[in-house]
Amino acid sequence: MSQSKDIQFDGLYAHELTVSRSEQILLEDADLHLAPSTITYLYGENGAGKTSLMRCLAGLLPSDQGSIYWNKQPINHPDSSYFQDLIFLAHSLSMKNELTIAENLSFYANLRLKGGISQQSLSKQISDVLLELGIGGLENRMFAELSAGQQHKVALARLILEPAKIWILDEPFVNLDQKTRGWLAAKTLEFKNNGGVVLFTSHHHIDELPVDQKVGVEHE
Ligand SMILES: Nc1ncnc2c1ncn2[C@@H]1O[C@H](COP(=O)(O)OP(=O)(O)OP(=O)(O)O)[C@@H](O)[C@H]1O
Repeated sequence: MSQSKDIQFDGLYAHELTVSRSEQILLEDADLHLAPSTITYLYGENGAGKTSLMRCLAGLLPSDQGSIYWNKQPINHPDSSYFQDLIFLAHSLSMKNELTIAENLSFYANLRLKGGISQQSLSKQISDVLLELGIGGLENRMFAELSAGQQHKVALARLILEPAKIWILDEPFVNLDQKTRGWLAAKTLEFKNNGGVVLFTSHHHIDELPVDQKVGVEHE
């Protein structure tokens, strides 16, 4: 990642990004700007490279070339708050099967809040958000024992429990019932209206969620 030049863009800015997998170039010299208070919809066919781009923006996959800036600073700069500000919800959900729902959510919340909340308050917040999501009372169930949709809801609870400034969401609407789709769309809009940056993928149009920008990743 190159050192900071005169970057003018707030939010997330990727400059001349080249991303490849298995020697296949998915994205070449691409510029992408995700401004504060915007929702960006990332679209493309299966295998086009959406997840790869998101993983790259989340710092999990190295780019071949290019630079990524968060509020004008390279994301891997020691002073950057990027990884503290980012929630990346991967398609895989990144939850431990052998932990309960409450344990999984507490683990992530404690990482980000760094002890800034009492465990009692956190437990209450977890119960409240699970209730909101229609899975109230399942706090002590093992993650592995839930349905696909219920597991997905647990991952979404992170968006409420953890303060963040940017959400990168890989297919966040998949497996959700209509009520929860509406809930997620409303929370996403609220986050955007509070200055948040949102990037999400979906294979289906989400009627409930107006977007500010559409970005396509396409096969050659
Ligand atoms: N772990 C991996 N190792 C090697 N190649 C990979 C890996 N993951 C994905 N790829 C390849 O990278 C390309 C892009 O995959 P990616 O998952 O980014 O696409 P996508 O647009 O998210 O697809 P989908 O809509 O099916 O989720 C594909 O050709 C895929 O085979």
